[in-house]
Amino acid sequence: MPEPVPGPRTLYDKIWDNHVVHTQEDGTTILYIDRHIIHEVSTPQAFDGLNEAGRRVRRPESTLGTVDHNTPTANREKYTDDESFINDVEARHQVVLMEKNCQEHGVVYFSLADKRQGICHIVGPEQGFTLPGCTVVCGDSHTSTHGAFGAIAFGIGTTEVQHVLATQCSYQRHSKNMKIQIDGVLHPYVTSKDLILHVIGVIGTAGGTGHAIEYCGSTVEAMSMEARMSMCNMSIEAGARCGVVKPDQTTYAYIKGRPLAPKGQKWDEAVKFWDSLASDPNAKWDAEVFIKAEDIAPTITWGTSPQEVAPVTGMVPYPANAETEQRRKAMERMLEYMGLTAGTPIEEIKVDKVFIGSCTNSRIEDLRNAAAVANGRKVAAGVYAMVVPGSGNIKLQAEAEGLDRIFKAAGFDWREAGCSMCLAMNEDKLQPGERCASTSNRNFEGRQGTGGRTHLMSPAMAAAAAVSGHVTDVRELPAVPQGSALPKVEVGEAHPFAPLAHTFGEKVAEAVKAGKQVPAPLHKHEDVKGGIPKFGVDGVLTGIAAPMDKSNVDTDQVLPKEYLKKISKKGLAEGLFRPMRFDAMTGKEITDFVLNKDPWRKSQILVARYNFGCGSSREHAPWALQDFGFRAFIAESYGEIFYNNSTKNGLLPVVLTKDQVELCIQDAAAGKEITVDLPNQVVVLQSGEKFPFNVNPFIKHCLLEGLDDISLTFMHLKEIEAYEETRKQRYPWLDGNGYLQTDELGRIRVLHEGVADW
Ligand SMILES: CC(C)[C@H](C(=O)O)[C@@H](O)C(=O)O
Ligand code: SF4
Repeated sequence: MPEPVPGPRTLYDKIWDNHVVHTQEDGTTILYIDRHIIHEVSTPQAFDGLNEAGRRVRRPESTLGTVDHNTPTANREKYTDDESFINDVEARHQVVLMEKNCQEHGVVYFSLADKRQGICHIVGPEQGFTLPGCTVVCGDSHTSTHGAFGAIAFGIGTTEVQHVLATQCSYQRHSKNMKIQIDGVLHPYVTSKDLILHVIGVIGTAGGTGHAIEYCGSTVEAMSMEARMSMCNMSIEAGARCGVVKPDQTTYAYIKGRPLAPKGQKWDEAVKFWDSLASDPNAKWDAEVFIKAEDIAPTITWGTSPQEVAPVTGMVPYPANAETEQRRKAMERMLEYMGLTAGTPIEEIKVDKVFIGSCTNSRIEDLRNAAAVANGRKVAAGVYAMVVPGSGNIKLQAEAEGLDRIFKAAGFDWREAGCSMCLAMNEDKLQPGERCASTSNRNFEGRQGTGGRTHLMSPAMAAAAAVSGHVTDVRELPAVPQGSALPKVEVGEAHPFAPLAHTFGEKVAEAVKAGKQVPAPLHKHEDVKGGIPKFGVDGVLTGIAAPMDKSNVDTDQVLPKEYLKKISKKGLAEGLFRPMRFDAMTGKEITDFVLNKDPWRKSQILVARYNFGCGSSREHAPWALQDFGFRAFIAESYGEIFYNNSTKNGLLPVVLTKDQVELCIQDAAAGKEITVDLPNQVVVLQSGEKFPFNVNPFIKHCLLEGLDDISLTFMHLKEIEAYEETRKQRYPWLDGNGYLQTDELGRIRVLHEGVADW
């Protein structure tokens, strides 16, 4: 392990330095990953790749599997198996495959029969799997949630999931440091959700691009762990690689006693180390933002991007006041989609559905906040409201506290754990034109169902909307009438954390006991060669470029959720830009969409404005672009996960300036060919005009040579092993705190609540 860099460092820098296995000359780093959480949507192709290459999961005990995106939220009392419980064939297939893959690779898996099952970002912290000072990854963009513990936690794509499974490492580049300091006391009923929406409104969805955000200040210090998680969760909506909060007594109190948390002497050693994790007072920041807590009102979104926020006391903004023509058009488009008129008071926006759930706001405190509003009130006529706890354990806890009775008495639907209507991959969906008050994190077009309209807000605000039938300032909600027909439910005692009733992941346990099917971990092997397509002809690509005159094109737009159920990388072109390309009713091409016209049907290059590919980590988006025929993109900036996912598949995202992009868009719109010359790092227009661009040398090398990372990483196997040895000495609590533990003989032992049970 290299010695830490001298000089003042941020918390992010310190954790980074502690995980460096190898740094190349260009700064590309092989970073060791302590915790890997996996779910059914972003892993099938990763396990396929692993199996095809004869590779194994390097550290099953550092990997935790759950199912969440596809799972039904219907009552599970009658659940017997996935086959009979999940109606959707593709969803069922992914869930069944997840269990099979976990079983074959010896990874602990929380099935639908297991009370510990839930949303990946809820489950990791709940189990004590997420710890301060760690690196945490998951094939999911909201991995930033785990940064609340003082961890470097970021989302990765499926190819990277495969890489981490095989090597326990990830290729990364050090991010810039951004400090967001929030001081003061939040007004009553104003939560960390309002705060983070407010912050995104201030810095924009691309404001954090290239940065790791540290949230600090007295407001953050006073927050509970759950509030910190909701805030860090949405760092990705601010474009950041990750969000981090310094660990403190609040953090330790949350972790202590959880099943996978260190125990006894290891706990003491861990806390001693965690106490050292803070940014140095004179640390250098690349960007700083200061926010006053008092300035924040309950905040909601009015548009189709998380940055389009307004205080509940405000009104829908006027496009006429936009600073640029492009912005005016974008606002008009959003208002049209959202069915809103400029100047409408926010509180007059009526809702059809209410969704309380998602990895942002489905923890016990969120449910308590919503229940406090619902208690003694009734869901407004014509409104359907659902509560989806983040995990089976949260559901149990809420039931022990009586929150379910409050919700049910008020007319809310009380569901089982999962992602549910956050992205509507299961049956929980908005119908076209329906409007939803949602505690989730993304309000993209069609996010909660084709044609659905989403307003993001806090759980208390969503509950207030449910009982009023329109967006309502929760602070002004009329008191529950005396002698209400709905007597207030007495809330039971709050538990410090979920009761953790569960059925153990029996199948893995049994397989391990029987010595069957479970591979030896940490094995040394001759690695097999993989590869990606080489870029262009000798690195040069000349082709038709499709203009996409838009900013913030998110990966939900690139490839809608329906296609995430596919377990192959091929054939996804069909879903590319689906709602823009095909009429939903007739299935026919929409004639004026650029890719439905000649010569752009044969486009190999796509030109867009800024923040192309933001949002979800779905690697299905670049796979779909590739399947259509695209090989390169030109834009002012990209979502970082999308950028990485593209390069891992042989696609080249080029960054140019605003003016250069403008000229490329003009040429593209005129049907002219554009040349992307990777060896010379230059974009050439037909006029001969040249725009040089930067590309990381390692990425360039891989694209030109068609190299896949895993083979390259295995060239550093000795360094990985040396790192693991040092880690064992320095951070002993990180080894063997999984439900699976490797003993001295390389056998996997099953741990139950921290104790080996065989
Ligand atoms: C399915 C998954 C890859 C995706 C993500 O990365 O965010 C999902 O969780 C989402 O919220 O869109
Ligand atoms: S954002 Fe929604 S879909 Fe994505 S992990 Fe969180 S709850 Fe699941």
